[in-house]
Amino acid sequence: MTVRALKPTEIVQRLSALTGWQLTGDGADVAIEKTFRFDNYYKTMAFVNALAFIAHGMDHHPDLSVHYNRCVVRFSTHDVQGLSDNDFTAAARADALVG
Ligand SMILES: C[C@H](O)[C@H](O)[C@H]1CNC2=NC(N)=NC(=O)C2=N1
Repeated sequence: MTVRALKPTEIVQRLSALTGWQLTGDGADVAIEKTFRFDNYYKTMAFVNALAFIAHGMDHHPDLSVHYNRCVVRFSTHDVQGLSDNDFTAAARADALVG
C-alpha cells in the first residue's frame, strides 16, 4: 500500500478528531502520542496485547512504553518520516479498545 506524508494542516485536522492524542517531536521525529491509564498491570497488558494484534493486522506498529498502570502509545510512519493516514486510523482503533 502506498502511503504519503500528511501536510501540517491535515495533521491538525486529523488530530482534532481524536481525544487525548498530542503531537510530539518535529521533522522526521514527529509522532502522535497518548497515555492510556488502567487499574493494574493485568489490564495494561490486555490492552497492549490487543493493540499488538491490531498493529499486526494493519502492518503498522506503535512504539509502546509499558508501565504498571499505563501505556504510552506513539505512532509515526517510518516509511515517510512523518505522519500518514495510518497513524490516525491506528490511533482511533487504539481508542476503540478502551471504549
Ligand atoms: C515493510 C513494512 O510493511 C513496513 O516497514 C511497515 C511496518 N510497520 C510500520 N510501522 C510504522 N509505525 N511505520 C511504518 O512506516 C511501518 N512500515
